[in-house]
Amino acid sequence: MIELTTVAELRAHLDAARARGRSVGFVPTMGYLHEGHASLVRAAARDADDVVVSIFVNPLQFAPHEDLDAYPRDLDRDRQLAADAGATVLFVPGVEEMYPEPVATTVSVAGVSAPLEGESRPTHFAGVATVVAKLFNIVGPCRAYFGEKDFQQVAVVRRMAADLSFPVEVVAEPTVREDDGLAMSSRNAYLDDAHRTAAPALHRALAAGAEAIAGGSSPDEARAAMHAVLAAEPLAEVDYLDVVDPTSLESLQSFEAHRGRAVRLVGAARIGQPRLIDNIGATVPAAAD
Ligand SMILES: Nc1ncnc2c1ncn2[C@@H]1O[C@H](COP(=O)(O)OP(=O)(O)OP(=O)(O)O)[C@@H](O)[C@H]1O
Ligand SMILES: CC(C)(CO)[C@@H](O)C(=O)[O-]
Ligand code: BAL
Repeated sequence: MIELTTVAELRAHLDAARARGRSVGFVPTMGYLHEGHASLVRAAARDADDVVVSIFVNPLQFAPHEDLDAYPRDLDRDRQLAADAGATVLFVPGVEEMYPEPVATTVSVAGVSAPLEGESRPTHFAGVATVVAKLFNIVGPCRAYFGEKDFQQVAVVRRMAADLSFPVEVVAEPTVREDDGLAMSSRNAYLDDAHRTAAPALHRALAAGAEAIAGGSSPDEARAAMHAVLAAEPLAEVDYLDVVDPTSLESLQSFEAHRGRAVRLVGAARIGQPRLIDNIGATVPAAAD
């Protein structure tokens, strides 16, 4: 694995690789890598000859009150994990390299950015879309791998790549979980012991909602089932729990148009210091004859 820090070096390296007929897989990250990231790198390595992992804690996607300065970092460990999972290129640009001047151009994706995370973090997805657009332009034609743990982010990036005709195929990979169901996340490092014990309640709530849907519940009943689980966990403070259309992310009031089809249960909760997000899929039972 080689390590590059400038846009010019990465472009030159990948242009030369593609000229030799090599395909490129790309895994954008903010570092502090874990098994969830490793699963994306392994998926990319199965499909492509060269696998680029970027590590860049993007200031644009953090609101002023959020954890930009405290965001966990461990570049030595990240190098090892990325190489072991099959990365061939580690791209670690500094803020000066990515943003030599304050950006005047922002990419914002209307519609899918607005609900859920967008309500709690109104500037977040424009920051994500802007940096991902830059990274796609730097990396060039590739398949890019994202985790379903950030379900809304995948929807935003897919829509941006389609609307702006990026030569990038966006691939979503399943969420990797701890044994007790907690979705792996770099921010889990902020959990102290008591909150770490409480944290799987978010996944349990989503699972209870999915079970209710499988048993014929309405969207409101599924939401109530999720809230009941988190209400029993005093260390969890709910931000939202919802059942949404998996493409538009619109909150569902009825399952009539979704009989026999997939829906998504999504949730966010503050559990101690970190605000954790998670989601799972469910299929609405087909209408009885
Ligand atoms: N548990 C996971 N399973 C699969 N993919 C994941 C998982 N956690 C993160 N990813 C994906 O890894 C990519 C990089 O994410 P990022 O570096 O922000 O990690 P993170 O653990 O989500 O961090 P944070 O805790 O800040 O949300 C994203 O596409 C994200 O969806
Ligand atoms: C996609 C991403 C690397 C953009 O900064 C980030 O939002 C993340 O790590 O999910
Ligand atoms: N994985 C999402 C990145 C963020 O919360 O900023």
